[in-house]
Amino acid sequence: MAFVQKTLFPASRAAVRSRFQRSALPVVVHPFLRLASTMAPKLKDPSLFKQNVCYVNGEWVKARSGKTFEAHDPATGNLIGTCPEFDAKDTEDAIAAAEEAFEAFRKTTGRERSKLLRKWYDLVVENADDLATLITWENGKPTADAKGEVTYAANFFEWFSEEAPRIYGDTIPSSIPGNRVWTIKEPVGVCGLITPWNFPAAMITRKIGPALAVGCTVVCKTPGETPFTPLALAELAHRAGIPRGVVNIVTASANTAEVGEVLTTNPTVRKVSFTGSTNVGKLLMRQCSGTLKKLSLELGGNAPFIVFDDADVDLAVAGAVASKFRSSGQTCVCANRIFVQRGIYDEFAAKFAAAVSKFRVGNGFDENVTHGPLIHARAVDKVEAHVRDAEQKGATVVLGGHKLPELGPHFFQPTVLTGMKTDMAMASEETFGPVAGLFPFDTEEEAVRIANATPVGLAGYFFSRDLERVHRVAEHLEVGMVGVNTGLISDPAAPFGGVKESGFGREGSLYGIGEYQVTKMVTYGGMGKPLQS
Ligand SMILES: NC(=O)c1ccc[n+]([C@@H]2O[C@H](COP(=O)([O-])OP(=O)(O)OC[C@H]3O[C@@H](n4cnc5c(N)ncnc54)[C@H](O)[C@@H]3O)[C@@H](O)[C@H]2O)c1
Ligand SMILES: O=CCCC(=O)O
Repeated sequence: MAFVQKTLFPASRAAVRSRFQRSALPVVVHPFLRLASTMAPKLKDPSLFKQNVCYVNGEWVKARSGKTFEAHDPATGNLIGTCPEFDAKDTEDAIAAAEEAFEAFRKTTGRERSKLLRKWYDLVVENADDLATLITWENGKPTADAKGEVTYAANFFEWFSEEAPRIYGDTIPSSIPGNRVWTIKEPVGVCGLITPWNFPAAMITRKIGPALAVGCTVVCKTPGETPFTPLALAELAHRAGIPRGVVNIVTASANTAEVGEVLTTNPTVRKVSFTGSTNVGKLLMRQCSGTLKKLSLELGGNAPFIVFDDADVDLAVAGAVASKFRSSGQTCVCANRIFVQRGIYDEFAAKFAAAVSKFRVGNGFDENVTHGPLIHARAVDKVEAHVRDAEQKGATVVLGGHKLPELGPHFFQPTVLTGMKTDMAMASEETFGPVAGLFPFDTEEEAVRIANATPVGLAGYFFSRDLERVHRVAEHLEVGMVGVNTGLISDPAAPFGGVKESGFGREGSLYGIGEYQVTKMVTYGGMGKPLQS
């Protein structure tokens, strides 16, 4: 199937050039940007593109109301397609399907579930190009990044397919003579999963992988911005032979709160796992309290990225670029505040800005584009507000600093600011965009104190070659994940999650399994008698 797109946001190279001349500042001048493209994405297997249907009880169904919502390409603004606007009743149907399926699925062996997940993994890998196309289309990230996300997403299925047959209970020495104590790890039950748009595939597989590995069934509400990648994953689940009702994928946009309320209050749902903003996470936690569901919250971050004088500056620059600008700054673990010790501040700032100046911004489908659009206009407005706030409070815009309306309303220049101070909005709020602010600091104690001066604690990074400092600082950072001399920490084998208002629970790794289990203890009395003669 060919998808013909006409750009709604025509651009001219001259307009882009003049925009850059207005905004480029002293250290380095941005080279030329890539223009938004009218290129039409094509799928090798068009049947992966599911419109107007959700996947419930092994079937493709419409919303009972017949209502749909539109999803748009963030690069061009063009309509991608329409999806069912599920409501409370539709969601209850999906929960009922998951409940019915749970009875049989919980009794399958780990080896059987492993094979199902492995088959799904194989299909994701086989269809990686199409999944990447869908991700770029609806999320905007460049094709290379989208392919990277598909690999990352698939790896959660692979990892948890390998964990499924290795779910062990414990034997526990009792303190009461004659008693024998052991534990059984059981699936918690039907799980409600709610995921964000910034990783349309990986945030879902990171939840479904462990849920299925232990024998749970799921109802997953996709983000309104990026419903088509999850629906393609559902089609692959079907082809993999995942039993009906085990995986249910529902879509909603205007009805998001209504669907969320059902998932968090319906007593059949025994576990909710949410990835998204801290504010929504708090709301869902309140809603879950009525039925005391098991809960995992993967929420917002405000990651500190500290570069000490003893760091390898080039390595730190590469790490900061990778961490800050991944998905155009739209990941929860992106560096949000870059602290650079005064002795290397100028060198770091110059090298960092030079590296950022090499980016090519544009439509993610365009060859050579390194950074795509932001997800929507609200995101762009927030980024701009953060830059203007910093500027007004004395920061210097070294590179970028402006919207790129010539490319479309969702594009923003990769931006570097120096002279950042802690009273600026960027110090306390997650920017979630392509803006890097460099804060100078003098001592290790000061850096750690400022890094921790935030209510959230997801990821933190630092660069140092001093072994004692590495241990000291890693131990003092109030975060759930620390990157030392690297800006990339995501790995299905490693526990992902936060502390403080970044939430609780861990995804990926051995620890990700426990989030979908309950531990049942069995005490067997009268077992201490002597051998019978
Ligand atoms: N910790 C992590 O692992 C992680 C990963 C990705 C994103 N995030 C965070 O997510 C935020 C960005 O994503 P976002 O803007 O889409 O967040 P968001 O909280 O607005 O939305 C996340 C998901 O929740 C849904 N949602 C929104 N309101 C809801 C409600 N009342 N009931 C049920 N569902 C509801 C959305 O439709 C979406 O599917 C950032 O703060 C980022 O740091 C965290
Ligand atoms: O945006 C949050 C998730 C990013 C990741 O898993 O690396």
